[in-house]
Amino acid sequence: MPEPAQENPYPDTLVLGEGPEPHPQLRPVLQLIGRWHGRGSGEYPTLEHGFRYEQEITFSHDGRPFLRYESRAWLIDGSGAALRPSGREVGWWRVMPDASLEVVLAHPTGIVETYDGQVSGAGIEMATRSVSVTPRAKEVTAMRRRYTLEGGELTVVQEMEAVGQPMQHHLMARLTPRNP
Ligand code: HEM
Repeated sequence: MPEPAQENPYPDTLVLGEGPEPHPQLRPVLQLIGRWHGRGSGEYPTLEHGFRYEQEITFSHDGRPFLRYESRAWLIDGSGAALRPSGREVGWWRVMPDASLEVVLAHPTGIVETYDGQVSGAGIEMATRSVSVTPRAKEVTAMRRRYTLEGGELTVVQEMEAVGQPMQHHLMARLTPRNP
């Protein structure tokens, strides 16, 4: 006899005040929980042109001291019309009692990053401890990210050491909350 179907008793939530109580260790990152949306631009010396993109990020939790993270981005033209899907990543942000962070991210392009980070005031800084790539992935050797929350706006800046280039700017986006 199959077991009766049961709802998962431990759902994730994107909304503060709904679902499980956030774990007290999440206090320094509570304001991130939810859905963010906005625009950014990017460049890298190996690329002939810079590019513009739109990005959606979600942070949710299930009551334990980590966030579930997902980001999707798509390229846009000068008028804001969607051109094609671009960077996508999913992962976990573990928040330690001293407000340090351990982050694991996986990309559909065959890249897995682990980060060491720290929350301080309105900002989160993180740098890779390791980057692993599958045999046919692009060569990425290190990344740095800064997330800054000010005046209700989340700014995301990413620097990258990849394809033989030294660490330098790749991406910058400004996001605002979007209702789930
Ligand atoms: C918002 C997220 C991102 C967007 C919109 C984005 C966009 C782009 C674009 C448009 C290119 C040019 C190639 C192409 O047209 O696809 C590119 C190249 C590249 N990106 Fe990103 N990217 C993002 C995140 C990342 C991340 C997180 C990494 C590393 C983990 C990364 C690593 C690279 C690499 C290695 C290249 C190739 C450079 C080369 O071969 O010349 N990107 N990116």
